[in-house]
Amino acid sequence: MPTSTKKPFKRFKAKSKPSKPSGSSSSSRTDQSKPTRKQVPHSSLAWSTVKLPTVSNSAGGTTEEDFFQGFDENDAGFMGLQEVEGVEVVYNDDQRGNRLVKFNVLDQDPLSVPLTPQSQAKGKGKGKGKEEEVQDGEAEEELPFQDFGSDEQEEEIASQPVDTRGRLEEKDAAREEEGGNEEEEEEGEEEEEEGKAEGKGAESDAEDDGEMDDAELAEAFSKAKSFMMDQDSDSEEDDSFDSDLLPHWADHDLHPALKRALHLLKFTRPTEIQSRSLPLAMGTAATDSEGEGQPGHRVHPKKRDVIGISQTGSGKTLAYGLPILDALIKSKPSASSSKLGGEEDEVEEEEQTEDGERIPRPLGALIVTPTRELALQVSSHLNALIKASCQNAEDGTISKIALKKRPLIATVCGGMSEQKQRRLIEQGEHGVDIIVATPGRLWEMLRTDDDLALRLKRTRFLVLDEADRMVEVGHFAEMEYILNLVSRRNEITAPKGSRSDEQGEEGEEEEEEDGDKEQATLRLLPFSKVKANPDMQTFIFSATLSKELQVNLRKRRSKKVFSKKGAKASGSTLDDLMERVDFRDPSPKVVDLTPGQGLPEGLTETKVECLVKDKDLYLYYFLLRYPGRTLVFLNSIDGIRRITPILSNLGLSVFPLHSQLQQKQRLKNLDRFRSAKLSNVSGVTMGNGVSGSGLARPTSSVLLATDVAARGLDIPAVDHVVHYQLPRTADTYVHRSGRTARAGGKGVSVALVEPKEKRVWNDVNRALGRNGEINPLPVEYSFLPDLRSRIDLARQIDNAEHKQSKASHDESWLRNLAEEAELELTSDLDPDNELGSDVESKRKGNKKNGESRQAKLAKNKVRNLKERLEALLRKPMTARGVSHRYLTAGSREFVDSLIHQGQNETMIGVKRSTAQADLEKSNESGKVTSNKRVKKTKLVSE
Ligand SMILES: Nc1ncnc2c1ncn2[C@@H]1O[C@H](COP(=O)(O)OP(=O)(O)OP(=O)(O)O)[C@@H](O)[C@H]1O
Repeated sequence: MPTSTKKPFKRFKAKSKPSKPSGSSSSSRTDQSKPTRKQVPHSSLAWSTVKLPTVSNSAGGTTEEDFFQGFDENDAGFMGLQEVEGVEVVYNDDQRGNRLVKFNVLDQDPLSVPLTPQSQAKGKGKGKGKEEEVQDGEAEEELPFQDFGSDEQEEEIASQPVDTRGRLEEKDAAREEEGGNEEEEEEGEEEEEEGKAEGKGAESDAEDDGEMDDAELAEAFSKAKSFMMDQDSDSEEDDSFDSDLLPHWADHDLHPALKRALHLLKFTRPTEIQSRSLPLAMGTAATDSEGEGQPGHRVHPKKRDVIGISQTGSGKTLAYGLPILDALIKSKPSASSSKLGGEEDEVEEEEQTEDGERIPRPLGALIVTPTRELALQVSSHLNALIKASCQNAEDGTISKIALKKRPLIATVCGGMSEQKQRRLIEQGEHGVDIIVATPGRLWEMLRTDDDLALRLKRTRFLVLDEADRMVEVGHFAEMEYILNLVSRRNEITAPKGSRSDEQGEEGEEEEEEDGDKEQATLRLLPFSKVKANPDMQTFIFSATLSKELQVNLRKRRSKKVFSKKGAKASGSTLDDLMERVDFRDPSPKVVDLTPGQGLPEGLTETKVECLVKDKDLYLYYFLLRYPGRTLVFLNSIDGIRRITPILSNLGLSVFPLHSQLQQKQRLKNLDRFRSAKLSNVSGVTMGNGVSGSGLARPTSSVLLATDVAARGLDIPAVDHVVHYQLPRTADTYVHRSGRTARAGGKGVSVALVEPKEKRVWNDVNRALGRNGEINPLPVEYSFLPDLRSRIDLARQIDNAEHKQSKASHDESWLRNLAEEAELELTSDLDPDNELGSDVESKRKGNKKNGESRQAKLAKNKVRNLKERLEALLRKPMTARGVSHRYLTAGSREFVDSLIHQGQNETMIGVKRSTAQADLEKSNESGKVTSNKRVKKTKLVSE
């Protein structure tokens, strides 16, 4: 847990050591043999993104290599690693056992150090060096940190030797790759990369040691000039776009660069939620003057707060994202552009309190999402737009200069290195412009970062994406704190609850709370002097906000005093949370496009009523019958753990996703599911749903997930959603089902309903305002006995494997004990004794390589079971009435469809079709009323 912050505006522990100015351009080496190094802050180093391959060779492969091969470079920010060269990384532990990380660079020749331009300027301009010791997410003694100088850009660039400036360009290029953003990695990975940097340091130092001679200086000047000229012409080009190319967006006064991006991304027309929200959010709604003159104290009375409710997959991210990006791009170039852009007059003056205390620049936008994956996805979505806004339509190149003028986005969420996230939010001269965060990690960082808290307090935009889910996942306390921070009522208190997922024992919690109180008192000082932004716009979006809540929001009940007493800790409702939002708009605009339910139009729903013990069977049937990308929702992690190995033994590509997986693994699995290249081509199959030797690609990809994946995740081309267990609320049913049929596409949702879920099912239907029951899935029952045998074997294999690994674990434990006691095993645990096969091994006392009889038996059992299952999987399954020995004896239609590859790949006797098409047909025919009475509707031989 981080220690308390003792002074405002400062974050890093620092030690004083005499050192040279870090930016001097003419330092020379005094002792060639013994180069000395000095510490620098991590944020002053020029971290660059590690490039990932673009071409996918993985075909849904499962090795680490496959995963990275299959990585889409556009998503590099998703898990992008960072590296820096020429830096020595030193780890130490302090007295309290905290880990300290120091970044040391060569003292003699600062120009060999890959520092950021700002930090070079800082050292050069001020003539003072600073050494900092970065503690893993902790603060001890603190010093002001962001005091970079404002030297002339030309001078700054020219002052660097040619190769150093080259590195600057490399860094630009790296940023270009990332679309202006960098994402998070696991701490372990970061350390690994840092370790790499240490290894490379010596090499790099040796290369870069030379002084700058006159010729190099001249070249650097000339390059700097041409660099700036490029930049100028580039910015002019920035403002041009032929609006005729995008007629459907003509009503929306978006920055030309954004229109260019929309055009490039082929978003030819706004979705309905976008076309309805944009004029309100941007203040261009011609007839809307509702907010004007009211006591909202807004600078822009027409720019409304918006509560947007529309179906899943209807483009809500851009409904709030476009007004934000538009305002930030139009208001000024990104802070990070100021120096290299050569537009000194555009650099914002730093604000100060009356007492001369520095006030950090306000944040552009804070976007809060309930889950980590959603936060990463929103960042990625907005970054894609930003990147496209800098793309040349003709040659596809990205303009570095334009990119520097775009808002910078950072993601702040749990499960990833907090230290790196801190570094990311400090990007640019004044920090990033947009933060996309989950409440838990954001709250954690705010506790120790006053700069961040003050930036956030004056944010220009606040977005709550999937606000209703925040309450469900127990983020109330953190959300309450964040909302209080941006509220104009200055009653800042420390957050009451600690993070729901990191709660310790009761005693520990109390101790923490005391620490919080102390911290809150210290922090009141700067807060009281800085006013929250009276002009902040609030956007709240979801597919499911109750009607009552909307009414309440519209009416804006009399404002409650926001105090500790008033706040309920857990179990508080969304209504409670919303009351804590200090809307600047006296009457926020509600755009509700979900009169009935919030389910997408292209969604076809169906159900299978079955016994709980048959759910695996029907799931397997569905996966084989309808290959494609299927997202299966379960209510418990145990359920996922049970089913994953069974489906995997059956040869399906299956990936789990739940909160107990490491974040890195969650992202990996999501990415594998997302990027699996599926085959629709018929060929030689193993009869198991996965391609055989004749096919390069699997036909199905399955993600088994808890509701961590229910909201917001935009996974392209999900064909089916299966509710293996019904969710507890109708809202979650809507969100889960909405992972398919996105952006106007089609998809199928299947609910497996067991008898005891019947009541929940009826409740869901009622809540969704359905009159009648939805139609059941047509099932070809003659396949079920074969499928059942396969599943039984797959289960047995899983059990046998468990026993096998337990036996070998027990055995190695016993063996280790025996070895420690210097005893010789002569029982059946001694493999040599029992099998008499490896006398040599026994002579050498090398028992580690041997296996006990039990272990061998267990292994044999697994092998036998696997062979049996493989034989079953190879055997084609045929529908009733079809003989696979005498295939040609069937009807002509069947033979024709076989020849023309119109058959299902694994089920002989049924045509290859989609669930959507089959359901539409059965719905039309109206004959099918219950899956118990469904006959072989797809049997071609009949
Ligand atoms: N104007 C547009 N034209 C075409 N596609 C669009 C447009 N706007 C957004 N999209 C695409 O639609 C998909 C769904 O968008 P988004 O994730 O914002 O939906 P959502 O309404 O937030 O869904 P959910 O409620 O599930 O979070 C995305 O892939 C996005 O790129």
